[in-house]
Amino acid sequence: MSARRLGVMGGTFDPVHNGHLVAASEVQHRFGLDEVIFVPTGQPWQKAGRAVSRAEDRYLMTVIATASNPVFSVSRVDIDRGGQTYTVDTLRDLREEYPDDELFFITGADALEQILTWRDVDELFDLAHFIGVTRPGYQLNDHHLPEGRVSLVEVTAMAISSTACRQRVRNGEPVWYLMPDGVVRYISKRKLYLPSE
Ligand SMILES: Nc1ncnc2c1ncn2[C@@H]1O[C@H](COP(=O)(O)OP(=O)(O)OP(=O)(O)O)[C@@H](O)[C@H]1O
Ligand SMILES: O=C(O)c1ccc[n+]([C@@H]2O[C@H](COP(=O)([O-])O)[C@@H](O)[C@H]2O)c1
Repeated sequence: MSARRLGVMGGTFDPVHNGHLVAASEVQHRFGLDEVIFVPTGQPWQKAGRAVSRAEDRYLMTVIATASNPVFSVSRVDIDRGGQTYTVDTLRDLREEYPDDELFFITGADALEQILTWRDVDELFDLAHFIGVTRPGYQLNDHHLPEGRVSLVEVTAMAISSTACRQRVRNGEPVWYLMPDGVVRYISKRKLYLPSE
């Protein structure tokens, strides 16, 4: 079998929303990717200042959100490794699982801006090609990054963040149409993001 082109969409996904899904779908089409693997983090070390929802809830919401798309899948590598998540470990594990395939790591403009602060950043660019996507409110550029290792892509602007979604649920405001219906129902069923009593 010839090498497949695998997209890797890493995120905290607390919760997953349509901004993530549109970015992944458009990159999949643009780069002719065979599959996009969503990888919910274990503990995201750069979000240490706030409580992140249980990994199993974030994982299940990601499964629900991606289930209807035949080229989307979800990996547990970061959750099952446990502890803090570093993308270098994610990519090393996926390299081992898919030794013959080409990896494309997808990040929004905000994450790409911070990438030089990530662990073992030099190794990162050998493990995967990086694809930075536009995100409302952030500048997308690769001036600080190694030449030829990063592609920049404009995607449909979705002014949605997980922070805003959590805030809306806390305030009793609707989140319908900001994320797939099944994720809205899961949040309600599990009573996520409500003010603590
Ligand atoms: N609306 C969006 N458009 C494009 N990319 C996005 C969008 N939202 C998130 N991303 C990208 O998806 C990846 C995972 O994002 P993450 O799970 O942290 O969501 P978030 O909305 O940024 O969360 P939070 O508000 O909690 O920081 C990151 O690379 C991020 O840049
Ligand atoms: O490897 C790192 O040091 C690192 C630091 C911050 C973020 N990341 C990864 O970037 C992706 C988006 O992270 P976040 O925190 O914006 O949800 C996710 O896959 C994280 O594991 C990775």
